[in-house]
Amino acid sequence: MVLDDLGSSLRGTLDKLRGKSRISEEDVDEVVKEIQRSLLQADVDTSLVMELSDDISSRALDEEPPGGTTARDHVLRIVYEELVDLVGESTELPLEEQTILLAGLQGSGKTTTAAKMAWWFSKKGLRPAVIQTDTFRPGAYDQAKQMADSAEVSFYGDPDESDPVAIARDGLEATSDAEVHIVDTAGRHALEDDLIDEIEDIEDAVDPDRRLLVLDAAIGQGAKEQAQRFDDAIGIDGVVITKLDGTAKGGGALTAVNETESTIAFLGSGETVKDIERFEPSGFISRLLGMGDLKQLTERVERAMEETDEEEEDWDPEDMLQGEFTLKDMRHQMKALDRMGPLGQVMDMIPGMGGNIMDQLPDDAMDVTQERMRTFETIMDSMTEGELENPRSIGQSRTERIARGSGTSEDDIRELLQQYRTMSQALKQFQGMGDSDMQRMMKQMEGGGGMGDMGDMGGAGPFG
Ligand SMILES: Nc1nc2c(ncn2[C@@H]2O[C@H](COP(=O)(O)OP(=O)(O)OP(=O)(O)O)[C@@H](O)[C@H]2O)c(=O)[nH]1
Repeated sequence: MVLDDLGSSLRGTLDKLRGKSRISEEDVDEVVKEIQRSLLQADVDTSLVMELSDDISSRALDEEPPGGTTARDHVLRIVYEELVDLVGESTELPLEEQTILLAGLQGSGKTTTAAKMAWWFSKKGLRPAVIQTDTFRPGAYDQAKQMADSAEVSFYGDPDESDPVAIARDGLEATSDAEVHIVDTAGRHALEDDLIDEIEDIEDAVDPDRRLLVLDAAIGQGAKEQAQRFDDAIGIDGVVITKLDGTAKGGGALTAVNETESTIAFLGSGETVKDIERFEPSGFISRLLGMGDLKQLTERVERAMEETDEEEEDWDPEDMLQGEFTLKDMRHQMKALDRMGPLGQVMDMIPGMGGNIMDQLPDDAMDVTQERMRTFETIMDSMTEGELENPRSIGQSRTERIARGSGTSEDDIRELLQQYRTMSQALKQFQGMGDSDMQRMMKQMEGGGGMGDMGDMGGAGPFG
């Protein structure tokens, strides 16, 4: 993830300010050096880094901390505000009928992004279509079609037509019942005139409402030139930064956005159609600094719950809250969690869970947990309805049978039952909570995600 170690290194430095009420020039220097190091390592443009660190230094020393604020929170707030300012606003993207044109170099992730965006719009309740005009790269048509299929959205392409402008025109007509048209274009290895000519022609024919530039996060400083050229040719309204899962850099892309006075529309962080999120500056920076991003998390949870509910119509959450918690409920919860995406990413979004807790875990710890969940699901598939509803009925002989049937070990079954008992007990406490306890807990959670409770950033949040 971009600027990955900024959060952890900064937390270390800021922790040294704990307990101080006044802040010295040396303190500020140390914080600013940490920020410079992380930003430069992540490929952020040097002059931008200097400008940012000057701003942070002078604000930290000149501004009077509001009453009751510790030195640490004062500095953290300034760092947060300056970083939010650096990444800028999110590209405006109303949820309405529109045509979006994607541009970018070869391999930057345009085709993948087209399908991801279509999926994203479909989840917002709009009918999207992907139009593939890449006649340059063999295989682009099949790839685009396959991805559009997995996003379950309309698709138009014509492998027998060699003129991208004709495909774009025909595509818009053929998918006229769609509300959002996403036009994917061909890339080239480098910025070449014929690429620019082609994109200008397509732009003319399509007359898009939005023109988005797709940039690979690993691009580094080259991003600036690309952004400039495409902006001159067709006018760029926003940028999609892809492959954030594969690099700790990404600063080049951030800089390009800043310097061309563009904005970021989406972030891509994986190869499936679901690995996309709308860029939100405050959430993005809070996550980076380890403050969690409850908004993103809530969205993902809601979506996962909706999808799982569609699949298991007989499952009623009311039953779970009213009465006995069964293995069926647990299976439902796990499926929902599984759909939210890589656990590591989900954890990053929970205040107190991202940052230092994640830092202490070995890299693959989260994958193992996900693997465990899959094993648990396989085991539960081998259980009878009666066993799922009444796990206490599972004694030694049933354990042996289930292990055989699911190809797992008896220890796996015992571990699952232990997990079930733990969850069941936790839920009992939850059920015993009065409304005011619940409100208090929600307040605490909100505080961890916002600026109001920055003292907890080090991991003492409700989950920490
Ligand atoms: N890990 C990761 N891989 C990605 C992401 N986005 C795209 N990719 C991969 O990057 C490669 C190139 O992506 P494409 O979508 O084909 O790129 P393109 O810009 O359409 O390429 P051209 O059509 O040749 O111009 C593919 O292997 C994708 O699976 C991402 O966010 N994360």
